[in-house]
Amino acid sequence: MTNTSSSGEMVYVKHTKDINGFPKVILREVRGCSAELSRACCSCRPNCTFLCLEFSLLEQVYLYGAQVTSWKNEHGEELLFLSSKAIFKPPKAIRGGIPICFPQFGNHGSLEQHGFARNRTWTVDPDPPPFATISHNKAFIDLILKPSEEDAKIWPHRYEFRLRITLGPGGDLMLTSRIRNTNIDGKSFTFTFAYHTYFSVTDISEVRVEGLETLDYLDNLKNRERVTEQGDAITFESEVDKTYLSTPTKIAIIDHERKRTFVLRKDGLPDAVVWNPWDKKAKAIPDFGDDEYKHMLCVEAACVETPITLKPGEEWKGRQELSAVPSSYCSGQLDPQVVLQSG
Ligand SMILES: O=P(O)(O)OC[C@H]1O[C@@H](O)[C@H](O)[C@@H](O)[C@@H]1O
Repeated sequence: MTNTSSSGEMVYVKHTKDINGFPKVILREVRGCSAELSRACCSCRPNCTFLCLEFSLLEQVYLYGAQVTSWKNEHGEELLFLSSKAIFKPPKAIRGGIPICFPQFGNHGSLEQHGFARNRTWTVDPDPPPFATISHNKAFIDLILKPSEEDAKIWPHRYEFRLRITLGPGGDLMLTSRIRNTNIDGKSFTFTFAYHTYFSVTDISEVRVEGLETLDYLDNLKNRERVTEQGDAITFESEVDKTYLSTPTKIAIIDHERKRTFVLRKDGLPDAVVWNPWDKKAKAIPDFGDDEYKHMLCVEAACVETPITLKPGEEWKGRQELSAVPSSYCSGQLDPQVVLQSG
């Protein structure tokens, strides 16, 4: 892929294909940061109604799961975990990157685990309503998901889910979701939600999360028992699956070995799920390598404990912003508390 068009202009948004022929969109910024989204390949699955429904609309773009699968910094270093066993086509969601959990997080309801948005075909939104965003961002894409007739059978509501994915000039990755109830039968609907971010870490046993200490959480490994976090450091030495409640708007994930700190900023998403399957569960997940748990940590900006209810015409907004800063935590130059407390 080239960074410039034939006229020498910077190309910020490029539609292309990966080595397996799966179409994807690359957002590129001037400093060389990039974010990739995968979309299901339309041409290789002729019998797939899911894809063929709109196959004749040749100029449409079909995005699988609206899923960011790669986020790189200016040195070309990958910041998100993507499993070597990830499957890029329906009905599986892609294992890694940032799956979108909607309209149900986890198995808290009657729908499939984590809802269906992560394994549906999204389209590029040609005419999104205005976003209150910083105008100098050029590397962004707007996607939209609306219910199909099949979806309406399992979740009988009409909605418009608009997602803007932006790569900021400094390399920050921003996702803004706007979900509107478009029911015409006067009915409200209720949903839970998460940005299921898989961070790439060098060695999970050298990772620390800051911002969640002393908070209450639901322990998903113990039937969602409510527990208060003890101690002053959240570190990892076994399987973890916790939904922290009423969390601050900033959380830091410190990769000591890499000397990198991820800062997750969020808005409209009070909860934060922390998940690592560890060795035993890793072996039981088909699209996940046996040892890959060592190199990932999910910290998920979410709204789980108190579901969101929208009346017809109402819209909800949930935003996540990720940045990766060189962490000089070990040398004391940059205390993550300073990162957390700064604007
Ligand atoms: O395998 P899935 O459906 O992608 O889910 C992975 C994990 O996602 C986490 O968000 C959940 O808290 C875990 O309970 C779950 O195991």
